[in-house]
Amino acid sequence: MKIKDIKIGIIKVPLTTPFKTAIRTVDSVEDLVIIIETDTGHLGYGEAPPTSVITGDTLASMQDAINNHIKPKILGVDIENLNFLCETIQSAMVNNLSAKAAVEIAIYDLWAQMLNLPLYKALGGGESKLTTDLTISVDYIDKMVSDAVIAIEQGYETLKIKVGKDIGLDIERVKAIHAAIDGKALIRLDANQGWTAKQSVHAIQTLENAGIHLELVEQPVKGRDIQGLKYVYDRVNTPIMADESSFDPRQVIELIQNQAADIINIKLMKTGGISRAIHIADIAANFGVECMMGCMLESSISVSAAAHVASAKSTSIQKIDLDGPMLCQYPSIEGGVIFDRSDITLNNSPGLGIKSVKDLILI
Ligand SMILES: C[C@H](N)C(=O)N[C@@H](CCC(=O)O)C(=O)O
Ligand SMILES: [Mg+2]
Repeated sequence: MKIKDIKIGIIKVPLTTPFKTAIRTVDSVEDLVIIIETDTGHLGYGEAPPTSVITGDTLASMQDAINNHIKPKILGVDIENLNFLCETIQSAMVNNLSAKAAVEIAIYDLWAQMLNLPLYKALGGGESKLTTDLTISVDYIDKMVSDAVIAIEQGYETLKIKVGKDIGLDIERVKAIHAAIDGKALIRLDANQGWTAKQSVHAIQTLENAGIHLELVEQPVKGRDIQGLKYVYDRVNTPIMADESSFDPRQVIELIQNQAADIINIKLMKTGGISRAIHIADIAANFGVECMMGCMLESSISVSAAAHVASAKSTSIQKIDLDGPMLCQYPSIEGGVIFDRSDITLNNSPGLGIKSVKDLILI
C-alpha cells in the first residue's frame, strides 16, 4: 500500500453558537482536510484547524508545508513503514505542527486500514465508548448560565467553563454557574493564558474558599510562563492542567520534573499528530501523571483520530475534552466515530471508518 497522491481541501461548518475564549472568537470551523490516496485505491483522511493564535498554523501555511515540504518526502513510501513515515513528517521542517498532524492522521488511518482494524484496536485496543465535556464560551454571565443549564439538560456531566477575560468578572461567572447548576455537573475552568500567576492564585483560592469544587483549572497563565504555572500549582489545592505550556514530549517531562502541573492536555494539533501524542501519553503513564485528550475548535476527522488515541492510551488519558464536533451545527463526515452530545462511540470499521467528507472544496 504505497502513497500515490495527497489531495488538499477545505471544509467550513457553522457553529451552534460563537466560540469565545480569552484569546479568540470564531463562529465557524474552517479546516484543512487532506486525503492520501494509495496505489491500492485506499483513502486516508486527515484534518487540521488553523489555530494561529495557539500553534501559529494558518490555512496557507499548512497548505504550503504539506505540498512543498512533507508531500515530496513521503510520495511512494509504503504505509507499512509507519515509523519511518512519522519520523519523515516530523523532521520535514520545524514547527508546522497542525500540518504534520493532518498528514499523520491520514497515515495512521491507512495503516489501520492495512491491518483491517479500527485505529484504536491497531494501537492496542481500548473502550469503544468515551464521554466528553462541553465547553461553555466566555460571555455575559446570563448567557453563560443559560448555556450551562442547557448543557446539563442535554446530559453533559462535565462543563469546561472558559474564563481569563477579567479576573473579577471571571470569579462572578463561575459563582453564578456553580449556583445555577446546583451540583449536577463537574466544573473545569480554562483561562487560556488570560490570568497572571498572582491573579490565578487569587481567583482559585477565592473559589476554593467559597466552597466551589473545581475539577481542574487549565492553563491559567501564559504558555511560556512555566515559573508562573508552578507558582500557581504550589499555592492552590485545585489540580492545575497544562495546555498551551505542553506541546511536545520534552516540555511535558520538564513540567513533570519541575512539578508545575498536575495534568497534561494532549492535543494532536500541538504534538504534530498521533506519534508524539502517544509518546506523551506513555511518558505520563510512566510518571503516574494523568492526561486529558483535548482538541482545538476542529471537526470530526481529527477529533475522531484523537478519540481513537484516547481510547488506546487510557492508562494516562483519563479525561476527555473532544467536543469540537458537538460545537458544530452538523457532522462534517459520513461514517466513522459517532458524536452524540457527551457520548462518543468508536465503530469497528477499519482505520477511522470515514466514508466521505461533506462539502469538501478541493484547493
Ligand atoms: C474545543 C475545546 N473544548 C477547547 O476549548 N479547545 C481549546 C481552545 C481551542 C481553540 O481556540 O480553537 C483549549 O484551549 O482547550
Ligand atoms: Mg485549553
